[in-house]
Amino acid sequence: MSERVIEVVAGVITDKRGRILLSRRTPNRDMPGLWEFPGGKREAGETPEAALIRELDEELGIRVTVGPPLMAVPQRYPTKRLRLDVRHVTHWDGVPKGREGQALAWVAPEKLGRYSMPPADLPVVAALQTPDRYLVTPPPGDADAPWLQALDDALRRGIRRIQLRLPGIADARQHALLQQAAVRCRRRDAQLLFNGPVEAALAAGVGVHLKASVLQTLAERPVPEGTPLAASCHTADDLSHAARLGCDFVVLGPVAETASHPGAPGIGWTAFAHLRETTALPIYAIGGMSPDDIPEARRHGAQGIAAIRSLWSPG
Ligand SMILES: Nc1nc2c([nH]c(=O)n2[C@@H]2O[C@H](COP(=O)(O)OP(=O)(O)OP(=O)(O)O)[C@@H](O)[C@H]2O)c(=O)[nH]1
Ligand SMILES: [Mg+2]
Repeated sequence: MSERVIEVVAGVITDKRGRILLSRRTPNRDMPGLWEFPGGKREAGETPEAALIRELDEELGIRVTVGPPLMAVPQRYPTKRLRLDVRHVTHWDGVPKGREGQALAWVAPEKLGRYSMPPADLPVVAALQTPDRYLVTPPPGDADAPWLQALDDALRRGIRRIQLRLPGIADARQHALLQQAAVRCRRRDAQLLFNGPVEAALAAGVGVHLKASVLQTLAERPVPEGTPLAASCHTADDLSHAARLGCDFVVLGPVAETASHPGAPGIGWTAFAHLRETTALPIYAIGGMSPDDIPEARRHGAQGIAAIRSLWSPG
């Protein structure tokens, strides 16, 4: 675990039409033929910003203004460890050219999946395409109406990815809430994943969220391609199992202590990042998280945060 980490900085260079510049790795380097975000290794004593300015001048012949951080992905490859620090770039002088003989492509964000990219880039693509928060529902109290109202409020606030989790609720009531939540999410173009029986999720036309204990019992993807699939993970073994099943994303934690599991300490960001580097899956950090934690989550390779309380009834 302790060999040197190679610090790499790369740019999500976005033009006025919202297209992103990808560069194709040439045959004489590692991972030849894969498409990547232009950039390269930081030199000793260089800041990430200075390294990105230098690399984009060398590789593309443009002089950029480095924008805000998108995320940093710790990643372990068979022969090395790296941390891919990705910055937004929307301002530059000059016209990008493949100065090292590499092919370039301007790609609409929703089409990035058509390009084969290194494992470290997959969480970055997910962060560009999908929400930075994943709401996990609390179970309703005695009546459904206030719960449905709170769900509508969350959707109105912009929540677009939701795990329907209803522990301790009888099957018939769960089923009714699933139908009603599905209608509401569809209306707002939000993705809903049911933490419950797969058949019920498929019948309602929503995705499936697997508990870690269920994840470990499955030998193959329990839903067709195209049906969203996610899982709760706690260990590197959970993460590799989720990747084998073809999960679209996972939740990993608890990062900090949470009100739903008082007394259970979180694993902390350092352990989170160590687990992160073993997989290319998009990951939401869970456990005591609120939207204020998103920048820190992103610095440790998470795509964002998953939470019950802070996303259900903020403030
Ligand atoms: N530039 C860049 N490198 C990436 C990305 N994803 C990713 O895994 N890497 C890895 O990060 C490492 C450094 O990238 P690089 O080959 O561009 O380094 P460099 O420009 O300094 O070139 P050089 O070392 O050949 O002189 C490589 O192992 C590369 O495979 C990405 O999106 N952009
Ligand atoms: Mg490079």
